[in-house]
Amino acid sequence: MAQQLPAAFEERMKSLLQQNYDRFIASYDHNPFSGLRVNTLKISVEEMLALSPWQLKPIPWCPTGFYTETGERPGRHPYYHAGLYYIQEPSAMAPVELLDVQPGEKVLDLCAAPGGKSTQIAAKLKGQGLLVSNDLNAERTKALAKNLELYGVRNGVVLQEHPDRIASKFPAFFDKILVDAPCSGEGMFRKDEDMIRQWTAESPAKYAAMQRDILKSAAKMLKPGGRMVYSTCTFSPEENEAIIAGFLADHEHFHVQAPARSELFAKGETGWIRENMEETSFILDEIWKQAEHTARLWPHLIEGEGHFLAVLQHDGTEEAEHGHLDVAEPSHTAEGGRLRGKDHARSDRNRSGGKKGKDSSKVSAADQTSGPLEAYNEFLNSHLTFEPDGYAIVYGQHIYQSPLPSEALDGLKVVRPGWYMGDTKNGRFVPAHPLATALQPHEFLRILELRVETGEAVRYLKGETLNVESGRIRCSEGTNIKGYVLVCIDGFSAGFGKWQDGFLKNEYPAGWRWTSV
Ligand SMILES: C[S@@+](CC[C@H](N)C(=O)[O-])C[C@H]1O[C@@H](n2cnc3c(N)ncnc32)[C@H](O)[C@@H]1O
Repeated sequence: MAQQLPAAFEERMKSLLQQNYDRFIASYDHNPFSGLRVNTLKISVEEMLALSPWQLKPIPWCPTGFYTETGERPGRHPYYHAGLYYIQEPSAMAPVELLDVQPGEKVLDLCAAPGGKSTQIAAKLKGQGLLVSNDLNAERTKALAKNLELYGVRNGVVLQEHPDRIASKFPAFFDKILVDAPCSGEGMFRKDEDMIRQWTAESPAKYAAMQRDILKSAAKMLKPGGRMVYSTCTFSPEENEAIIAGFLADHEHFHVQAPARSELFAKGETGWIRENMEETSFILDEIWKQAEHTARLWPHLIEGEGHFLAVLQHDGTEEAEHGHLDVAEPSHTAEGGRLRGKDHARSDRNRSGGKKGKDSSKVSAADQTSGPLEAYNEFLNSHLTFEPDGYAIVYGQHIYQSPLPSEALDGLKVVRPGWYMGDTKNGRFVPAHPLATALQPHEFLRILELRVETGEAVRYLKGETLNVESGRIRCSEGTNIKGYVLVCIDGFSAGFGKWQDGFLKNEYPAGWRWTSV
């Protein structure tokens, strides 16, 4: 590698790895590994393998993950714009696999931006239940929201909050929580030289203080019997096994569960901490034994950049107040459907605090209750083949379909309260891009197919107006051919267009467009 590793880092790694240090340091001569994870919300693994222009080699710890060859650029392909996969460092795919997310669960991803692991959780939820993705950094939550939208996530809420403030709203609420903590990033040195420049000998201690606080807040939000996974992309034991041992010492109802398929990972390193970190001397042997059941992905032992992870299982016995919020299940739609949404928009008028209250004030009370949702419902009825789940929420002129009732988010900084459906403009409803990306082709009444091989898909992604004969617009019987069309690339939704008289007006948003590099 071109950049020199910090001498203090090398010294620390020598004392941690001892006889394995030479193999570890030799791994820096290898190119970083890259991978993609198939978005099973849109395409099955088998279909992706058949469609892929690249050689895809399976990643052992993630059934939807595949290595890509150095020099290949799956991010520069129309399939990326159709949300068929997420580009992700292979070892970063391990933590969510061990979280064991099941469809219908309530899951929190507490440090989520830019969304690699959130999109993986969303795929496991299969559109059912709730995903709350949070990050403290405002800029990074924009990327997080965009990635969830590109991926076609319908049941996600994006927050930009301090973990403790979320804990005060959601005590003992979530079935599963991921804490992919901010860290000194030592596992990123091979891939990103900026991480080397930012690292100092004080970094591990600085991040360890943050990690302790974040994990403590996370524990308050887990249901008894629930599971948390703590992960980092760094090697320093202060940020890894020492955090877990300290957490176990303070939280008697948790234990570390050895990872499924533990043969794929190395065990946690506790000896170095016990020799070098005097402040941990109060921790009992029994806890250190548990901390060995954490897992390490070392770059000299696996094909990946490196990760640490711990599966923290709650034993289920703690007396705790259960979360009582009503998460939308498919049955809610059957019961209340769109009318229910109307009721919630009405209650939004009285909101205070957070983005929602501020934006809501721009819309008059009359607009909030009748106009926007009438136009919205009218659009859904005339364009969609199904009723979306959840609660309709009006934020200013934006309309979302949320897995949570609006009052559940009162007082929090909300970046996205749910699936962004569109805007109301002068009494009309204008669908938003994320509505399109999350639809399956059979869920919209007017479809246009574009193919990658003809070059038309890229022209659409560049924002060009296309000549399209009427015969190419597929619409169900009785549907007017003129109007909003769901544009699909090789069979997968990518955005909207508006068809009229042989032309497709391009609705692909400017900020998402294909740019030539
Ligand atoms: C390792 S990154 C997360 C990567 C992400 N999980 C993914 O897979 O794409 C850690 C994140 O934690 C965020 N962060 C830092 N301090 C935080 C805090 N106190 N609460 C929540 N998030 C925080 C950072 O902004 C950063 O985006």
